[in-house]
Amino acid sequence: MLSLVDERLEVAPLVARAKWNTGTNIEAPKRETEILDRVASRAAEAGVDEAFARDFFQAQFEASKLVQRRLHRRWQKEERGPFDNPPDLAEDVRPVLDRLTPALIEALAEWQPLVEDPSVALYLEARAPELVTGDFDGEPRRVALEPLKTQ
Ligand SMILES: C=C(O[C@@H]1C=C(C(=O)O)C=C[C@H]1O)C(=O)O
Repeated sequence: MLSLVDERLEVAPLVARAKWNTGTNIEAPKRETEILDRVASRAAEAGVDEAFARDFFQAQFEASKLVQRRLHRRWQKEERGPFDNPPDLAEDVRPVLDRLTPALIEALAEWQPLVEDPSVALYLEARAPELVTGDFDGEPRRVALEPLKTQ
């Protein structure tokens, strides 16, 4: 699970580059709704609670947008021009995220019974800093992992 979350988070800088070059909005609510619709039906098939799956994916979107916003802010300050050879959002980047979706749902099916277990929060505290990207003071990581434990 943590490696998959990390893989997904590592795509965010590529999204940021693609959008920087084309001036595309970081927010893509239609795209998020499409993903969540697919997630809901796949979650049902995999025996994952739909609300849990939606919360988890919404958190992945928020974490990705945090990274994108922080990078765009940095590049604005630097008055950065466009990148050479940027990835194409539709052709190169979104397909990578789409390939991760079913794998993440499988991981959620395994994780679901553990969410209430207090030792899971301890496990996340110990392992997440090693396994999940810690850019920007670890805030994207915290946001991405929040739904995987109870408060
Ligand atoms: C990654 C993108 O940016 C945002 C984050 C998304 C995600 O993490 O899947 C989806 C839509 C956008 O709000 C994107 O536009 O594809």
